[in-house]
Amino acid sequence: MKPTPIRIGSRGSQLALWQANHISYALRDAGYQTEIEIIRTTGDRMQQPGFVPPPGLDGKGIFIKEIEEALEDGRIDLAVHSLKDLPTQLEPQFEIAAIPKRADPRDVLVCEQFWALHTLPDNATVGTTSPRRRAQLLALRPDLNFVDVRGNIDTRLKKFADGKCDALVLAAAGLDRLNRAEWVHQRFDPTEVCPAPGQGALALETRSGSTERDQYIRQSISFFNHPHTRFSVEAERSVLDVLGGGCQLPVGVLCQPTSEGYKMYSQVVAPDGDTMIQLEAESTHSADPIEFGQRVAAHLKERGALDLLAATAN
Ligand SMILES: NCc1[nH]cc(CCC(=O)O)c1CC(=O)O
Repeated sequence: MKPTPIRIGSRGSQLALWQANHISYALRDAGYQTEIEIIRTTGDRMQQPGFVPPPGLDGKGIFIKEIEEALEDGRIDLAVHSLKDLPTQLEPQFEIAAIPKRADPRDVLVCEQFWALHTLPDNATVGTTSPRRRAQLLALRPDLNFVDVRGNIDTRLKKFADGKCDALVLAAAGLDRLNRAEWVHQRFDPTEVCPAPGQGALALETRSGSTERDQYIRQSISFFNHPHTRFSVEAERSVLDVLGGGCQLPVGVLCQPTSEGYKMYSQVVAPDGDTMIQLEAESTHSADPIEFGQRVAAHLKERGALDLLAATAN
């Protein structure tokens, strides 16, 4: 008997749907039938005007709760996420069964007419809500001001085009995927603006169970796995895990393959950009990614990372 189609769950945003379709087409090319189910999450509702947060909402995993419920109920078999939006620890009934090859992990500046960060006018206004990006930009340009620019990528580009800010910082991967790369004026080096752990990578989340269906799904997506990407993002997430963070912490980490092994770039920044701890480290091919991340996190701690992060919480 032919197995039923692989049901893929996705948020309804442009970028999420691009990512789900990207996985869906590759599965079809490999001979599987697929369906996509759009799932509305708390995080999506939060972006609507007039949203009232329910009691107890802590901001962690707001883009995945409803999707994991659908996975657990068997309404979907597979969830496609931006890896950087996933918490570092999943509940035991779920797992990241495949991590495909990563896209460009860098952050970029959209700044039509001003060319680059260094040529923005004095006291220019940058549209970003991310505490990490704000702190990193202040470290480079203490005169900058910020405005909240939320919503999907086209909404942000429209607010920028309407003059709500002089520049935007976004992930390269999102703009590249949606064919908006012509908006990019500068791709930041990881020693300038170090990206969020996992940025540019996708995570294919499944049930971790041992039913025939669960095993069949994990088997059918295993060809997506890209070992260099998995090593890199596991190392990056291990740093974040030790520092106790989610996407709200001003921590940037990027691990990249080199000819000898892997190189990790990291930054922990005070919210006002005044102090920045910056560290680079290398490992061999045969190293354990979790241990590599723990070693980097230990060095960051020795240099005072936890004090900086404690200042962020207040
Ligand atoms: N936090 C939202 C989010 N989640 C993933 C991406 C971009 C795609 C990626 O990093 O894989 C974005 C937008 C952005 O940060 O500009």
